[in-house]
Amino acid sequence: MTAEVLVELDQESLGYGDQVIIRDVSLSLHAGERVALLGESGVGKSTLLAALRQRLGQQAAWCPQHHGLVGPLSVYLNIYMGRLDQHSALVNLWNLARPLPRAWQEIAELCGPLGLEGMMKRSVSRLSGGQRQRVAIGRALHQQRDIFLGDEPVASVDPHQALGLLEMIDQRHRGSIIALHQRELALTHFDRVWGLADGRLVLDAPSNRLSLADLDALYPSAVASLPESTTVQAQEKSATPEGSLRCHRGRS
Ligand SMILES: Nc1ncnc2c1ncn2[C@@H]1O[C@H](COP(=O)(O)OP(=O)(O)OP(=O)(O)O)[C@@H](O)[C@H]1O
Repeated sequence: MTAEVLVELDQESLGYGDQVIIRDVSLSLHAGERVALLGESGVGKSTLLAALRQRLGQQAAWCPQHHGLVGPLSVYLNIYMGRLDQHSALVNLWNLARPLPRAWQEIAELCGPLGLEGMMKRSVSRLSGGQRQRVAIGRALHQQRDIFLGDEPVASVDPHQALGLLEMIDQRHRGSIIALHQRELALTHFDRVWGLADGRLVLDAPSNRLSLADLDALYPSAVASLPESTTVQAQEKSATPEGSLRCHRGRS
């Protein structure tokens, strides 16, 4: 039986006003699927996530690239903001002055595994980059939505922490789409990779059918600036007779 489709695009062009950034994109996220979204800076990852977020509405938890935290406010209040729309204005105002016991307890339970225990009263402006990133993830988890959309949510943490955070995200969502630049992580942790290049979705394949060389093809400028002998492509070129890059497309 095919898994339920959580969100899909069918030959759509995405952009801003008259400016098309990604052309004719068709894709679908299935229940239980974790998708890594890769591509060079400026290729359109945030644009695609914004379109999916619009499509999903209240079903999507959202962790933006620049966190969108309020520096002078505490870790507790920043995470609480994930569910601001679920309370009345009066309750939210009261919570600014005196934390609601139930919300405090729920957020404390999130802060433990996020590595933020003991920091709930600290203002976000006094946190490190990695700690801020974990607060932003905490706020998205606190939303308690079906599907997690993240724009480089693990860019500022070490690889071990990144894995722990991704596992927390997996446990709490039916599907996820996460933009990132860590190619190894895309292959080891995710079920599927979507790759953008030249204004198109050029890669849509299960991660277990891909190699680092396939992902290198999404970063032509980076590969071009390296000495040939140091690239994965170069190493694979010498190992494969055809020496060509493979670019997969389509569900399998
Ligand atoms: N609000 C906007 N209005 C017009 N153009 C935009 C807007 N936001 C982004 N763009 C343009 O769209 C293109 C894709 O940007 P986008 O932020 O989606 O790329 P990205 O892959 O997420 O980049 P990065 O990895 O650097 O975050 C860029 O050329 C950018 O200048």
